[in-house]
Amino acid sequence: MDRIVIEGGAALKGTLPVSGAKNSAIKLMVACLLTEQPLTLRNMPDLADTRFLTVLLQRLGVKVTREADVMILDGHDVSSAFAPYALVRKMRASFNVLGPLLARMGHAKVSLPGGCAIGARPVDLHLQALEALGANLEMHEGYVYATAPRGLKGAEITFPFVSVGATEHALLSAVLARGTTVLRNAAREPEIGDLAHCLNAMGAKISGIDTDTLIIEGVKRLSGADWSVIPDRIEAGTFACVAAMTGGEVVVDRVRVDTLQALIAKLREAGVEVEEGEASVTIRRDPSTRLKAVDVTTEVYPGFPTDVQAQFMAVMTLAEGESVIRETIFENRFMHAPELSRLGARIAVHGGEARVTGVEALHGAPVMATDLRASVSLVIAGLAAEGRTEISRVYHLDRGFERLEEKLAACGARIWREEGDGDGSVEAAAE
Ligand SMILES: CC(=O)N[C@H]1[C@@H](OP(=O)(O)OP(=O)(O)OC[C@H]2O[C@@H](n3ccc(=O)[nH]c3=O)[C@H](O)[C@@H]2O)O[C@H](CO)[C@@H](O)[C@@H]1O
Ligand SMILES: C=C(OP(=O)(O)O)C(=O)O
Repeated sequence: MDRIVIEGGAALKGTLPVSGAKNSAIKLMVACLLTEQPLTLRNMPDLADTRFLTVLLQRLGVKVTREADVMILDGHDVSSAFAPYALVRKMRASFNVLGPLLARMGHAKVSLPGGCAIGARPVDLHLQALEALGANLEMHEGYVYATAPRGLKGAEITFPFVSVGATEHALLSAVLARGTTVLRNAAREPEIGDLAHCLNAMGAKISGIDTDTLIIEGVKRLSGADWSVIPDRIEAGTFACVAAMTGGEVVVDRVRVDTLQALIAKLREAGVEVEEGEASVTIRRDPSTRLKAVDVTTEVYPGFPTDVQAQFMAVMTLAEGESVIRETIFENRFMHAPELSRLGARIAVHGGEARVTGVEALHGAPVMATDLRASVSLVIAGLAAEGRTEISRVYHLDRGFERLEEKLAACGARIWREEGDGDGSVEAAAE
């Protein structure tokens, strides 16, 4: 298994280019099941997750070609409605094939999903939404068996709380339903807006985009489209945290600045200089000064993202004072805390609250990645730690960060990958 090795202590200088958003790309890929025409996706990140989903979609009969950052998905010959455990357990978004397969084929058998182990992560809201749209659902041995012999029909759905995945799944399912669907208390994450705009480019009729009420007038069929994935706000936020932590001057480039506001406000509060450009943010910090501790509470968009909580915690380990970090989205998303402590961080976790008492220095150590964003928080801490940090289980990192070591090394970070034994191919890991 590969590991990442870091010799910490270098202040960064240069430009960090941001790739297309993982959490948008993998939902957009699923949209290809809704049309017999090719869907062209540009600015596609090349990640373990996009590769896993490619394997699953190919298994369903989609032809997928990729050249550089352009992916073409041709769902003309989709013939299977079976999404097996081996492929769905690897990533959460693959569960979203259920609704589109039902809409297209009238039936589907899809394994319950996996994804980062950051909480129980049930799919009850997804299933309730599908039932409201007229699906018959049964569960056996870890699989959802779904039928909708007469197709799906529009419905009024009010989510009891905000769920990104359930909103997207309902959206993907409702576009081809008969009649109008209204989704209330819908999530407003930018990736949902990206999906909705792409579906509209394919001929869907969705209004209320970027609000908490989505109105979907079902259409009979969708066509192909040519769509460019929005920039990854989580990768951008991660890079901003890297620069805040190491000091120096870094331009985080090819971003949507409006999607980064909650993090930018917190970085400024901590004493980081953030200059907003049209499609970039410049992060500056004199490495000889200390950051100030600030408190953070994760919230649904436009609040502070849970997917940047681990990275921000890493930054706070060296800040002056005590920072209280509250995680409100997932019940078990502090697994990075004990690993950060191996580097000398002082963190006390009680339930959904972590108290970080800033220390003057971190010291390199062997650590283990436990989930995607936790793994990059260890990279951030390692870049600022004195000495050598070795991070194992970096397959978590590869789910969501494209060429991370390469991008950081180009700005002066001393970071590299050491390849381990074994066949790490996507196909092998999926078996
Ligand atoms: C692939 C993808 O886009 N993943 C993102 C997505 O995850 P995901 O779509 O899984 O996150 P949700 O917004 O659905 O989850 C929010 C909360 O609702 C709970 N819940 C969710 C669905 C359900 O049917 N029942 C239920 O109880 C979850 O356990 C969690 O506690 O949004 C999260 C919140 O921004 C991000 O951290 C993930 O990176
Ligand atoms: C938690 C994440 O992904 P997933 O929902 O696929 O586990 C993430 O992207 O941080």
